[in-house]
This record gives sequence, structure tokens and C-alpha cells, in this order.
Amino acid sequence: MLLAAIHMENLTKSYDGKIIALNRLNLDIPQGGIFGFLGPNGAGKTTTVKLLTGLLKPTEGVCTVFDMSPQEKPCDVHRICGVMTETARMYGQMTGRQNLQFFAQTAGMDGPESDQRADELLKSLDLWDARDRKLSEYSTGMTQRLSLARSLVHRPGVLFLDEPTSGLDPESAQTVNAMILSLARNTGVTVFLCTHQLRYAQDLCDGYGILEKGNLLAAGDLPTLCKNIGCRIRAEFRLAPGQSPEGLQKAGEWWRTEVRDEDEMPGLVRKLIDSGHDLYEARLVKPTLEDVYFEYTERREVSK
Ligand SMILES: Nc1ncnc2c1ncn2[C@@H]1O[C@H](COP(=O)(O)OP(=O)(O)OP(=O)(O)O)[C@@H](O)[C@H]1O
Repeated sequence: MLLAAIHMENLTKSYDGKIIALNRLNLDIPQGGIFGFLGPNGAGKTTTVKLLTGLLKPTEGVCTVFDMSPQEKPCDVHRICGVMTETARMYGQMTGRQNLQFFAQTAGMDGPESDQRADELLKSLDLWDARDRKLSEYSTGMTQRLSLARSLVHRPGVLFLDEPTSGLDPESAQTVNAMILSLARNTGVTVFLCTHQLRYAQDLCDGYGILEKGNLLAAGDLPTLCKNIGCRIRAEFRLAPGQSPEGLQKAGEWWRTEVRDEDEMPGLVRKLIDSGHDLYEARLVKPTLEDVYFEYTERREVSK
């Protein structure tokens, strides 16, 4: 069996001995995956990242990053992890380039190597033109991209990202997304991405965990999450005006029905045509991550 890059077993954290911020979390994240950790404010996402990066100790349970405990081997874990959070500090009076050179040298690179690494990152995150400006003069989006560059300076194998595109304009968000995808696909970096932005997560992630009030409601890829909660695909048809096909429901100018999978579509199209309908358009509408997420969280509300 492949070694999970991140492993959590009964991982539990209570800050005050009463409120459980994280409740018996069991999760394995494979190497090279982009894992979207989803949940509302206060769900326990940041707590999980802090446990995985050794900033907190679990109340119960264990976690490992490439088989190393962040609590027992914090230095080893930090060497292979990059962390980008809103609170990651850099130096306002230094330029973007000087900040990256500094952090590269802190990670053990010599002068020329750190210059090269800083320049490489500044170019790939569209910060090259701003390289000699002080960080204190950067916009929020530029600061955020520099913060991502900082987390990547030592070429980590695991990257923890907390809302990496929340303050970014669409162009900058695209640059950051492309960088994250390329890191995972081309260099096998494992990405653990905390976010509330479900559309953004669906574009990027290949696996998800849905966390609510410290409890993991579900985990898996989108088809698995859909199947487990019973979210169906919809087959929809646009017909000539005035036609009413049997067994389909009307929604606006479309007629629709739920199907188990897309293999049912050709049969439905044939049936409509054979029964004399004029078919203008046919489409399959798959549940989005947003649909699935709300299905899980709403069912949980109902079952309380
Ligand atoms: N230092 C702390 N002391 C006490 N309680 C804390 C502390 N840090 C977090 N908590 C509580 O733990 C729970 C989980 O918080 P956490 O910050 O992990 O959530 P989150 O999912 O990251 O939220 P957000 O999306 O707002 O960043 C919340 O109820 C929070 O109030």
C-alpha cells in the first residue's frame, strides 16, 4: 500500500478541556493529491493544520506527515512542509526579493542559490516587476502571492494553504491556482487546502473532507461524495414548444429527470425521438461540490 503523505487517526483537540475543536478525525491523504478541507468558520480547519504542523499537541489521537509525528519531530516536519496562512509573517521594510532571499537562506541555501530561488518564485507568481518594492507597499493580493512564494522557498513536499486566493483578483487567483496545480501534478507535492470557496475547490481539488463543528461529515472524491449522499445526475431536454413528454418534469423551458449514471442518457434520447418529440437540446447536469456540500450539512442539521 502507498504511504499516505498525511495520516490522522482519532485526532482530537480541545483547547479548554470542554469544547472539542476537533473530534476523532480519521483521514489519509495520498501523496501528490490536492485535498480540499471544507467547512464553515470555526469548523476546526486551522486547528487541524496547526496539529499537522506541530504548532499544537493533540488532546487525543495521532497524526503524521510522511510517517513523522509533527509533535515528536517538529524540525524534520518543518523541513518538508510549507505553510501559507493569513498570519504568516514577513518583513515589511524589506523588498519582496529580500524577503524571499532571507527565508531561502534561513532554510539553508547559500547566497547565489537563494537569489536564484527567489527570482524563480517572483517570476512564476507574477511579482517580478514588484521585486524591489518594499513589502509594506504591496497590495493585499501581492502580499498573499509573496506569502505563497515564501511557503515554497525550500521546495516543500507538503503544502498547507489556508484560503490562498481569498483576497485575490481573478487574474491573480488564476496564477495561484495554476501554480498549485503544477506543483501537485508535475512535482508530486501534496496540497492540503482549507477553504470555504466551494467553486474554487472544485476546480482544483481531487479529494475533499467536509468538516463541521470538529466532526468530519464525509471524505472522498466528488463522485464518491455524491454517491454516498444520494445526489443524482439530472438528464435535461429542450423540446419543441407545446410538447409534454411522459415521465419528465418541467423546469423552465427544460424537461428533466434524475438518472443513476450517464449511460441512461442515450436510451432517454431514443425514447423521446421514437415517441415523436422534436429534441432541440439534451444535457447532463452533474451535482457540483456546492450541491453535495449543502446536502451533507443540511442533512446533518435535520438529523440533529
Ligand atoms: N486558541 C484557542 N483557544 C480556544 N478556542 C480556540 C482557539 N483556537 C480556536 N478555537 C476554537 O476552536 C474551534 C475551531 O477553530 P478553527 O480556527 O480551527 O476553525 P476554522 O475552521 O479554521 O475556522 P475559520 O474558517 O474561521 O478559519 C472554534 O470553535 C474556535 O473558537
